[in-house]
Amino acid sequence: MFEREVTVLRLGHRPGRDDRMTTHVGLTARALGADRVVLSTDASHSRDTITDITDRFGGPFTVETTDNPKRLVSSFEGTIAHLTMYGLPVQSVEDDLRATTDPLLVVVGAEKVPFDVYDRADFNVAVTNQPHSEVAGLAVFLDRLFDGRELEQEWTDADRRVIPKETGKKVVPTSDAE
Ligand SMILES: C[S@@+](CC[C@H](N)C(=O)[O-])C[C@H]1O[C@@H](n2cnc3c(N)ncnc32)[C@H](O)[C@@H]1O
Repeated sequence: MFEREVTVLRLGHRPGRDDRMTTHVGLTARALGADRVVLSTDASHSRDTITDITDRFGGPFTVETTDNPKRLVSSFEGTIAHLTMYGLPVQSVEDDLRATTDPLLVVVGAEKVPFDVYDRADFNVAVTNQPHSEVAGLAVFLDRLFDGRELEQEWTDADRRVIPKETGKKVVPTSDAE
């Protein structure tokens, strides 16, 4: 979306229990400026929902699945930021994170994250050192990374568009939106 490619990896997925969270990780990645989300192969329900939202509300955004997320982490050519409550405060590393334009992989967990990921990550980043949610952590992280510019992004290939209103809801086909 912006000058560097940003991929979000949802590491781990417990079918049933994690369906909504995994879907919301993908929707948050899309809405807040990432280019791509990679989910576990068994998160097909989340993949389908995120793809459907992208088809209706626009992109560019890609949803992929993998049966080997560890390989994606170990072979990734670029910078890796792993979101964890045990990391360094986002406000202390955001300038360093923005210092290069190489591809960025943002890793968020579901259950316990293997220590290899902490080791491989170039940045272990905390959005406060308090336990909360991967969705909240990802949202604040992306907003800091893009410094708010993601709020102004343009969407392509949407078949509908929301017209902002003070009250009520207005959604129009994109051909009528301009
Ligand atoms: C709900 S937590 C569960 C973590 C798991 N219990 C563990 O021990 O690793 C799931 C994910 O949310 C994210 N997360 C939770 N709190 C965070 C924080 N304060 N800062 C950054 N990310 C956070 C992390 O990516 C974490 O892997």
